[in-house]
Amino acid sequence: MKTGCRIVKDIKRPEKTLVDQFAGVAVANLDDCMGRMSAVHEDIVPVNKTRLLGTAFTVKVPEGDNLMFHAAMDLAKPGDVIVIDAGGDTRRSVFGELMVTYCRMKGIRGIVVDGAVRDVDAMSKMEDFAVYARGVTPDGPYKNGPGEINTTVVCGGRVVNPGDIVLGDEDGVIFIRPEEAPELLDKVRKIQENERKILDTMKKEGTYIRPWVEEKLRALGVEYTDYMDYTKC
Ligand SMILES: O=C([O-])CC(=O)C(=O)O
Ligand SMILES: [Mg+2]
Repeated sequence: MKTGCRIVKDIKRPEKTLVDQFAGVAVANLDDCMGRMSAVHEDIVPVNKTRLLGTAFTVKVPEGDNLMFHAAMDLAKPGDVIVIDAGGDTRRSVFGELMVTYCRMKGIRGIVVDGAVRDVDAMSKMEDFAVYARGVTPDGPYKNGPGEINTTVVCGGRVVNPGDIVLGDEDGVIFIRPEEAPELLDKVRKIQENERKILDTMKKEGTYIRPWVEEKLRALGVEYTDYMDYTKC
């Protein structure tokens, strides 16, 4: 295949019943199950407050060019999330209101771009279509290519394969390998349940029980002092 200029027209998508089980799961809780180091980097931020859930349909474009994204919009299917690797460049936007409106009409759930967008006023008002981006600039995209569709890409410092489950909320975005999804769901449900219990106890008893804090301090051999005279430091 022609690296840098290739289109994979269709992909294997996970069962919708599997994807749907992530609805309402917090990205932070899921990231806790994935080493606390698996969400996209902090500079990929939500343009609106819409939650995101779907399967990755990946696009790789040269900085500031959207030819392959135009081609991808026609190939993507309802339930997909378009994940664009624009090389992290924010000097030129990769899409705006027109492309977002078309994607939304096609049942695409949202777009995550490691690059910039424009027309954010319109996007910020969309309640059923999520957009995440690294930057905003009115300078628009060229349309010359090359690029790739449905190959492995990098977005926000994370590797994304076509068909990965994409979950996004106000904290950020995370990509889930479908084969790991059932185990992650078990783990994240336990975390959610545990956090609910902690919050209940906090509200009822005003306590936040964390025996590990004392244990770690002891292991560190921390020195306690009742009072310090800072004028003598
Ligand atoms: O002009 C473009 O290619 C991007 C754009 O602003 C839009 O999609 O509205
Ligand atoms: Mg526009």
